[in-house]
Amino acid sequence: MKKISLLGATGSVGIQTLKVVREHTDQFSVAALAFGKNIDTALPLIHEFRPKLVSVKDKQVADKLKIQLDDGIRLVYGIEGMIEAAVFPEADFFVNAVLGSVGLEPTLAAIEAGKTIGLANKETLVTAGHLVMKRAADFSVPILPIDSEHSAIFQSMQGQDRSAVSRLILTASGGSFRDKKREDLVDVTIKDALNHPNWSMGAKITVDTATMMNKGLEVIEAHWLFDMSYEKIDTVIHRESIVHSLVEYADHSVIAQLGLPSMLVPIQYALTYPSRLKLSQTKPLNLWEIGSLHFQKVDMQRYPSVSLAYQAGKAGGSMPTVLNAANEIAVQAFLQEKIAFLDIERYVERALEQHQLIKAPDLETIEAVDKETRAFVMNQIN
Ligand SMILES: NC(=O)C1=CN([C@@H]2O[C@H](COP(=O)(O)OP(=O)(O)OC[C@H]3O[C@@H](n4cnc5c(N)ncnc54)[C@H](OP(=O)(O)O)[C@@H]3O)[C@@H](O)[C@H]2O)C=CC1
Ligand SMILES: CC(=O)[C@@H](O)[C@H](O)COP(=O)(O)O
Ligand SMILES: [Mn+2]
Repeated sequence: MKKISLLGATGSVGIQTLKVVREHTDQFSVAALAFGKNIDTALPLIHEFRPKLVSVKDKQVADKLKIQLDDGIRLVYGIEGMIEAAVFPEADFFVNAVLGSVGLEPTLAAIEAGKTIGLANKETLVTAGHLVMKRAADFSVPILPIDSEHSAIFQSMQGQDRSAVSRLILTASGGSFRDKKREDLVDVTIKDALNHPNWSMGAKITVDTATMMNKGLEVIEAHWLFDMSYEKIDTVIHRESIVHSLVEYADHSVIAQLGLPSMLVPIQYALTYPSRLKLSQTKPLNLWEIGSLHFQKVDMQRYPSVSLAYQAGKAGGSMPTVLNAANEIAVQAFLQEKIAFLDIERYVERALEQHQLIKAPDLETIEAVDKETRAFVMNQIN
């Protein structure tokens, strides 16, 4: 029985994680559950999965929830609450499906507490990949990818000679605006941006897929997870999202993982690794029904966010922290109708331009840079 501590339980990945748990109640249980402020979604989940610890975003949410919770459930809040959930002694597996770089400290704490990590929260690795991977190595803690591309790469490396990997190829759907030219993006709406062609996900990541910053973040995530140089990480647009990513080896053999788009598969694989379990909620892939698969080079002029992410990743140090923080604020502002879609990458670019690179930043520096960048972008927007 794996006892799970889950951050982001009310979100897209969180809810799908609980669907996997629900299918295998003989294998998994939920020891701790954290969410932000969506009590309506969380309450039935708390009643169903009966965690011993619940963490929420702040005291206000905690006060509202307290009167509706059964005795015997410990209720905590804020970043300290998330950390308490991450290190909860009765859990042995930590799933980080919270949104944003707020997931960094709980991840570091879970590693120190020796929990196996299932990582969906890509911002954690983008903002401080060097700290996370070093701590995971120091504490011999496995970080199992949940992001679909990284799970595909991880699956395509099983049983292979890791030293013979010559290239990682991340697939990208191209997002909601893939059939539009850049000049047609001037007045696109939030509703348009949230209309992803293949995946149903939270709002922030769906906007990231439309700018393709998501792929940029994933390039940096892949760099850290698989210890690959940026020169050996490629991206390709693949409209159907059937090939979830590919690994090329020294002999030019390419191994990929395929399946109909569903996050249930990478979530379950992280939870059951190295075994596999039945997953009745997904459908088999019949390629004759798909017909054809398409692949197209990523045009960096059309998707400047991908280029910005490569630049920030290659510069290293504090630059990816700036990239991530600026993007989080700019996407939030777009979702609040404060800025236009094309402004997102403009603010990110400006934040990167004004930042003086700090090499090998420690946690305190990362948090300071994250905070300063958020303030810089907010000021620019206001
Ligand atoms: N969705 C997907 O298919 C995929 C997502 N990912 C990554 O997984 C992560 C989660 O994405 P997704 O599930 O789409 O996001 P959602 O927006 O759907 O969910 C976010 C979750 O985080 C919680 N949350 C947000 N801020 C806080 C906070 N300050 N304190 C505590 N909880 C908080 C939300 O709580 P509440 O809503 O209650 O406020 C919610 O439970 C992201 O990093 C994303 O990039 C990666 C691959 C695929
Ligand atoms: C499901 C998942 O892993 C997302 O991060 C996905 O990558 C979004 O799709 P595209 O980035 O391919 O548009
Ligand atoms: Mn992904």
